Amino acid sequence: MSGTSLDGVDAAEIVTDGLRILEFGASGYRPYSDAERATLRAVLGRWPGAGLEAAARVVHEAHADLMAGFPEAEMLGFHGQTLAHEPQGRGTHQLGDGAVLAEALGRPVVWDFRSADVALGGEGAPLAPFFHFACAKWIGAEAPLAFLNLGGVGNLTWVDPRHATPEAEGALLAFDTGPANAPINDLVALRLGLDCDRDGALARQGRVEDGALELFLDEQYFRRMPPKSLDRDDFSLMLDLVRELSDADAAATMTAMAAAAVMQGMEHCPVAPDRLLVTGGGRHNLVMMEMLAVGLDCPVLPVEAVGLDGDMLEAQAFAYLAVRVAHGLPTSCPGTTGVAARVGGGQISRP
Ligand SMILES: Nc1ncnc2c1ncn2[C@@H]1O[C@H](COP(=O)(O)OP(=O)(O)OP(=O)(O)O)[C@@H](O)[C@H]1O
Ligand SMILES: CC(=O)N[C@H]1[C@@H]2OC[C@@H](O2)[C@@H](O)[C@@H]1O[C@H](C)C(=O)O
Repeated sequence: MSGTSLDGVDAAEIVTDGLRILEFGASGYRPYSDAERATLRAVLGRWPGAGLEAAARVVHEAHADLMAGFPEAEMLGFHGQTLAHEPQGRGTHQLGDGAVLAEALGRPVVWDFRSADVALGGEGAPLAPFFHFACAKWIGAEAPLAFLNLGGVGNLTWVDPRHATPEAEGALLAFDTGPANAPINDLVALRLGLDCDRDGALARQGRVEDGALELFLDEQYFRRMPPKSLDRDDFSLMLDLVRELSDADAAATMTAMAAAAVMQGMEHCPVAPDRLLVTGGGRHNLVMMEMLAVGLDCPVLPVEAVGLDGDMLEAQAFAYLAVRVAHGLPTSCPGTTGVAARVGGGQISRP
């Protein structure tokens, strides 16, 4: 899995029959070098278009490097690097060719997870919800709960684990909440040359500018009913909204924006969840976590509280989805992507 933050590639092993999680295995991480990241950043949004070969090579090499350390994995799920995501426009495109990786590693690779869903009228994202359903079963949840991924973009999955399958009507509702870490990363990179606002230390020193926050929440996206999804840079207006603010106030305000988007999203839950389990890098941002805890009525906990690994959950999700694809099981449904009927996305390339 190579997410929207462009930090690197995560890999995680899972033992599954495509239904239940039987066992979690080893995991690993391969950061992109600065040069690799610059190559990828330069092609973000460039689809369709020529000149993607060098960037594709970066993706293939980084994944092949990392996966060579997992010789026992029988099959690989390969998400690729999202270059553009416009389900109602030019479609969704993840850079990287599973056939190249299958050849390099001598193992079957499941990839291109999103395009079938988009072709059938769905959002093509988020796709982790079917895995969140399996996680809810794995932790023995008996009442509705919610998972929140705070990556570059945020996404929320409401799960009713009393259903037998994720595709059952009423088992899942999922959507992207709004921007999460990506605009904060962009802000601190632009102004301070930093990767991220580590632990929310900068936001902690600042004051939230309510006017900017209100303008942000006025965005049309927040009036759309879910399922709905976003591209990394759909909210580039955020940098404009905080342009006049000090570094600390801008960070605090952007952090509040990400948290407010989640709180808005939580109002769509069909039944109040008994807890919000948070995964993704943003759970390390203590200010964002505190804002959520103060603003929501249910406990807000990192997924570690239930024995899951918040740094690897998305990589595990695409490993799990790969096995579902291999077994001909669906990977999305009306409640997760808004597609008219359940869809089994993904294609399999064999060496
Ligand atoms: N200690 C920390 N303090 C604050 N933020 C952090 C910390 N650690 C990670 N992050 C944030 O989390 C981001 C990485 O999160 P993650 O790996 O979940 O995103 P991603 O998978 O790339 O994105 P997406 O889920 O949108 O595809 C970093 O870019 C950074 O903004
Ligand atoms: C198009 C795309 O790559 N979307 C990502 C992105 O990052 C978070 C959010 O936006 C989510 O919708 C999705 O990733 C996760 C892994 C998903 O599909 O569940």
